Parts: sequence; structure tokens; C-alpha cells
Amino acid sequence: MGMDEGFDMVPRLGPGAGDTLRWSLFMETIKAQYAGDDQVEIQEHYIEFKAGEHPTLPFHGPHFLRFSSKVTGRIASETGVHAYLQAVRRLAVQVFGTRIRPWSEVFEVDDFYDWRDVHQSIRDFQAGHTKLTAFGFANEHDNDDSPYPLRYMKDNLYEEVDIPDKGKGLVARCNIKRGTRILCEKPLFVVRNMDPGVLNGLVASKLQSLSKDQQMQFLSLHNNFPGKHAFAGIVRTNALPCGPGAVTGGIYPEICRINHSCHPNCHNSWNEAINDGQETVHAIRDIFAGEEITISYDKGGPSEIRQAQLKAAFGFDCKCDLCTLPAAELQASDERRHRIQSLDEQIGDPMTMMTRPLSSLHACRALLDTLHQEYTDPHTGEATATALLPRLYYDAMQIVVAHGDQSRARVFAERCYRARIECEGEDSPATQKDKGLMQEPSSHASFGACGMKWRTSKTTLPDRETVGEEAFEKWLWRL
Ligand SMILES: C[S@@+](CC[C@H](N)C(=O)[O-])C[C@H]1O[C@@H](n2cnc3c(N)ncnc32)[C@H](O)[C@@H]1O
Repeated sequence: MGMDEGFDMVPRLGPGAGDTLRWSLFMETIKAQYAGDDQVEIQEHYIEFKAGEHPTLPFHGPHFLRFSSKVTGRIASETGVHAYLQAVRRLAVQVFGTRIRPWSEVFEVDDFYDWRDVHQSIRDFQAGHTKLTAFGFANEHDNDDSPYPLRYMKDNLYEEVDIPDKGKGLVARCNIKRGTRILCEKPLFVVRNMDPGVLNGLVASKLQSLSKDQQMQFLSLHNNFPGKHAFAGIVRTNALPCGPGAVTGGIYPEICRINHSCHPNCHNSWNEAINDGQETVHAIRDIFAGEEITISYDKGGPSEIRQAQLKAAFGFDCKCDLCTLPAAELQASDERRHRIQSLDEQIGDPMTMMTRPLSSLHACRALLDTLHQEYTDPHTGEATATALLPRLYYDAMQIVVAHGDQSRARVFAERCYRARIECEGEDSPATQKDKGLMQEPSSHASFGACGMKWRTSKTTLPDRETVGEEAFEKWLWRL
């Protein structure tokens, strides 16, 4: 049998320029170190150590999860694999620090990744794939006796770890399917935005009514504004608004550990319907084990604008995967985000909606295409959900319903409802409202408000199966 030993990379590497550069530096160091060693062979897509169980290092960093081998038994000792594991680990620690997580069956130190994910990633990079594929997802049961990921099913889907350049953060312990509710948390307390001195006193009195554990949870949160008013600094660093445009913000022991990304893989929202109000976090794309869980703290926009907003409101320079992309890719993203902003303004113009609704509707369609181009999964290249999608479908629904078109309004309301479920869950009041509109579009307050020139009944829509997808979309968007 033999005992395994090795190290895992947690969080796994992302597509940003920093991770790409560090990984290529590490791989070049490995190549130089083992240049004359005939047990170390450079293959097309990876470096192979022909010792023990032949551990490998892929050239494509995001595929790297684990470097390991059996370290007991005849083959291990004859090939000297233990010395390779130690030397490679030392070099990795020099480049990646605490991100390198050593583990050992000999010393009963647990590994991080499920072996099936490790084997899947090895199959992928050996075949030369640059996209990642997931072995399986949490909560997804197949006919196998041991559903993935068995040992995590009872636990949280995430773990708190140190994240380079961002302090602490949460990473996925297993692959998480898009739409999964990862967290649902009650605030320790809620507060309004106010002068730091007054806020400090108010928080001090709120802390007195909390348990010792809760006080410690609050005090352990990050403070990006150290100084005279420490409590107010913690609130400013961590408070999340209790709903869109809310004047109150909540403080949470776990959700407040989630770092910001300008291209987040999760969406957070306040759900009034759960036990007097709780904050939820949903995966808006498939998340791979070892990936950092992220939400957005701001309103988005091109990099210059959003980075300035983050600095002014929260006092940090954003180091997310989008902001650290190579310059040419960041510029392409900025162009799409400028377009998103200008289409959004066009759609929000009430005069255009009243007098030229077709133009507003076509702007919605153009926005949808741009969102699909901008919000793609960095690992698979597929379009992902974004909190902008339910809003877009809601806007499209409002445009058509205001002109009496119930059939299209029904389709847009349904799309809005489905997109909202992914971001907020079925039990969110906003999702339930969308569901009501999907069933009865004429119940919308603006029904017919701009006239009835597009009048249809809610049942007069073409059969998608009969006319085909393309014709249905043309009908829907009035193309
Ligand atoms: C709500 S806290 C998140 C958890 C925090 N990292 C911790 O250690 O507890 C927000 C703080 O995390 C850091 N942070 C979050 N997102 C970041 C990002 N994208 N880039 C750099 N720092 C970030 C900043 O210091 C920010 O003030």
C-alpha cells in the first residue's frame, strides 16, 4: 500500500498576471535546478519526476493542485522520491509562501483536495487542455456508492485561509455548482452610516449586548482604517448594505471574510424573508475546489473608475483576477465595460422608452451580448451569470409591458426569475415578485403606461419547439 506525502496549492492559481508570472518563475527554477538530472523529464505539457509515483508539474498553473507520491516502500526509497518532494516543496514555498500546504499520511496531516479532482486535473493537463473540467460537484449525487465529495458533505463548502495580498479569505473546499447557496448568515448587528465618532460609541453599546464569542468575532474582523475609532473602522471595512440602496449595513462573522472581485464568482444579497433578514451568498458560476470565493463590493464599471471607488470607500487597491490581468486583456475588458455603461444609460432613459421602445429593447439585446462576452468563466470560457442579468431582463420586461405586450413580458419575466434564482435563491422576495409577474405580466404597475401599440395577450407567443430557437429569439427581441 504505502503512505502518501506531498503538498497542495491553496488557493489554486488563477488567470491573473501575478499568478501566471509566479508559476512560470517557479517552473523555470525547477527546470534550471534539474537540468542535468535524467530522472526529471520535460514533457510537452508538464515536467515529470521519474521517481516514486512520478509526480508532475503542469506548465499551465491553474491545473496544478498537488505534487505528491507514495514515500514508503521499495520503489520510493530506490528512486529517492522523498528528496524530490522536499526540494520541490522548498522551492514552491519560496515563491508561493503559505499557499503551499504540506500534508503527510505518515504524520497524519490532511490534504486539501479530493483525489478525484487531482486525477481529473492531471488527465486534463496531460492531454494538453488549458480549460479546467470538474470531476463532480457538491450536492450532485450519481450512482456511485461514494458521491462527490464524500468527506465534505457534512461540512462547510468553504474554508478560511490566508490569501496573497488580501489578508484572509474563503476558498471552496470542493467543486460548487452554479446557483448553490454557499452561505446564509444573520448579522451580528446592523448600523446606519454616520460620523465615525458617533458610530464608534453606538457600536460599543451594541457590542455589550453580544455574547463573548460574538464580541471576539467582531473584534477579529479586518480593520482597514486603524486609528482613533477602531470599531467604526471595522464597520467601514466590513459592513454590507441590507438590500439595494439600504441605509443600514450588517456585520457578519463569516461573510465579512469574503474578499472583493471585479469579476466575482458569487453574489451576496439581503433576504428579508429568512428569519427577520439574513445575508445570502450564491455561486453565480461553477466554482472549482481551491478557488477563492469572491463577491463584488462596488457598482462595477471600467477599471479606472471602480478601482478609484474601492480605494475611496474601502481604502484598498484591488488585486482581483480582473484588475491583475495583462494590460491588453484588461483594456479589452474596459472597452466592454464602457459599452455596458453606455447601453445601461440608454436603457434607463424614460423618453426613449416611451417614444422609441424598439431602440430601448434592442439596447437590452446588445447589453445581453456584451454581458455574455464580459462575464465569462476564466477557466472554461463559458458565459456566466451576473447580478446584471436579472436587472437586464427586468428592464426588457418593463419596456414591453409598458406598451401592452404581455406575451413578451411573460418570457422576459421568466428569464428574470431564473437569473434571479441563481443570484438570490427561490425564497428571495425579489424572486417571488418576478414569479408573480411571470404568471401575470399585466399586474406590473407600468402595464400599458405608454400606450397599447404592442398589445398582445399573455398566451399569444410562438411555440419555441415549432419555430426553432433563432426565430423565437427574433420574435422576442423584435429583430
Ligand atoms: C470585508 S474584508 C475581507 C476579509 C479580509 N481580507 C480579512 O482579512 O478579514 C475587506 C478587506 O479585505 C481586503 N480585500 C478584499 N478584497 C480585496 C481585493 N480584491 N484586493 C485587495 N484587498 C482586498 C482589503 O483589505 C479590504 O479592506
